[in-house]
Amino acid sequence: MKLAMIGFGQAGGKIVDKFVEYDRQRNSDIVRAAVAVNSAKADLLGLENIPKDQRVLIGQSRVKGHGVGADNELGAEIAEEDIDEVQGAIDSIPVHEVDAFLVVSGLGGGTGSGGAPVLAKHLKRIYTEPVYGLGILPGSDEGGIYTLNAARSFQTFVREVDNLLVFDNDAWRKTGESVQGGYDEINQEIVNRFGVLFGAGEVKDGQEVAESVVDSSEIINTLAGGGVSTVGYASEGVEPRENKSSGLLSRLTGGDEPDDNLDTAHTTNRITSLVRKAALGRLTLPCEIEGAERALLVLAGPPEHLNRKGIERGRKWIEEQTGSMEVRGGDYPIPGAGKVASVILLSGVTNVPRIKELQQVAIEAQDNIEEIRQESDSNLENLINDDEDELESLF
Ligand SMILES: Nc1nc2c(ncn2[C@@H]2O[C@H](COP(=O)(O)OP(=O)(O)OP(=O)(O)O)[C@@H](O)[C@H]2O)c(=O)[nH]1
Repeated sequence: MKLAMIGFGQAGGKIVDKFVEYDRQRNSDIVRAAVAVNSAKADLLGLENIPKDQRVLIGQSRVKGHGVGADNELGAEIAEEDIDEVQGAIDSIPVHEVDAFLVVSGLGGGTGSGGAPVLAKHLKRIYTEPVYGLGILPGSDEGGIYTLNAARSFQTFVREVDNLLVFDNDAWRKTGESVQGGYDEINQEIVNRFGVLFGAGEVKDGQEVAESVVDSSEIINTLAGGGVSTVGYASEGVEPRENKSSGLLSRLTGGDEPDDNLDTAHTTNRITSLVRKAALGRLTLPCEIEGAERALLVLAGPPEHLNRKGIERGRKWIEEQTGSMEVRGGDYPIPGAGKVASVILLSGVTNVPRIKELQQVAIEAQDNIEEIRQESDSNLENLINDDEDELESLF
């Protein structure tokens, strides 16, 4: 699937930056265009892979390049005021070559939390391509304002996008380690999971790969209908090998020549076990998989380690577990890969404890809204008055 990715705020920018690197390293073709939008100049300067002319600084007249200090109402205001500047960068994207937009943002801060839903709404008004969000929930130790921002931003973002993919920092924090210290690993996890999912069927022109059965329309159909999505992942190292069952035909028939029987059974069992591990292990947003409206199973790896029987069994098992009648499945052959990975996209999930918790926070926050506003105002003052912090110009 070819995406135009827009990272809003610091987390969004860093994650899109990593996606560009992932795409380059694997010679895949997921990121057709990458844009970073921020109100903090330093965050834009810190990016490594997004082209400089695709980094947009907004709100300069209001916050002087210092960020909005977790004030997401201000984040939303400056996004609206400067939407033309963002559109200027998007204008250079060959939109006819992209399957969808992906707006990536941390929901706990100010710039991305407030701005990402504004941008999603704008994109939906202008383009016919689907607009998806990738929202990052804050760790529960980050403080009241972050949780409240996330609660509010989540509600708006999910309404403005065609589907909101969610990653919960809180569930991924390592014991004894603050989320702050663990972002590199967390971001790599995000990019690996969504990279395999969006990469299914996408290879650069001229690269020789057998036809994949997963294509972008299957991802789009799984995400259609809206709501919240989560992604499961599991992988196992394998030895790539040259053998006669590596052709497309034997993959499609399950490679059932007599002397392949043992191998086939082993491959099938590995696939079904990876499907279970992906669904029952840690999801990007932990939730009950029962009740998910739609799902997509992608098995990625060297073609000789994939077979239709395993994928079909895995798909059926997901049908039973979710109770959904709309479970798609397919393979993503990567010749020479050192592992087989199972990725499950669960779309339209409803039984999500973290979201219920956030909704509760939003309700309770109405009672101490003044206190929270003060926390955010003083954050902002500190940032803007910080005159020592002279930054070199961006371009
Ligand atoms: N996974 C991940 N989460 C991050 C990262 N950086 C920040 N976050 C999360 O995203 C939330 C928002 O932080 P930022 O992206 O820094 O905020 P911002 O949108 O730039 O807004 P302001 O800094 O308030 O102007 C935080 O509360 C964290 O939970 C990152 O690199 N990876």
